[in-house]
Amino acid sequence: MAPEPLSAQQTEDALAELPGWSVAEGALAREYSFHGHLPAAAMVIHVAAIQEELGHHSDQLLSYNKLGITVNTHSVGGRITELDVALARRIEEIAAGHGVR
Ligand SMILES: C[C@H](O)[C@H](O)[C@H]1CNC2=NC(N)=NC(=O)C2=N1
Repeated sequence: MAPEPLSAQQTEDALAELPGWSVAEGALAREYSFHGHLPAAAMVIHVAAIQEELGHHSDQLLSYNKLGITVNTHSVGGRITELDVALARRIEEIAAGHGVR
């Protein structure tokens, strides 16, 4: 069954629990900074593994020491759903372990 898009209030409540995340162009978004390229690249792979586990996938934009992550739910026309929030929470859980600055 397709997930329901979150209301504006539900999105705001979710963001309150996700410091550093915002809504950008209709997606949940966050940029992480690292101490170099390899830690940033390692984070990409770790996020990819979580995404395969959840069956839900963000767009990850890797640059030298930064990783931009945006996620919305394609199956409901690119709206934000609980699936996006769940992925963002999981990403937050691993970020410190990757030496995010
Ligand atoms: C079949 C598979 O579970 C779906 O195509 C999943 C894959 N990953 C996905 N990721 C995102 N962000 N939105 C989706 O609707 C989506 N659908």
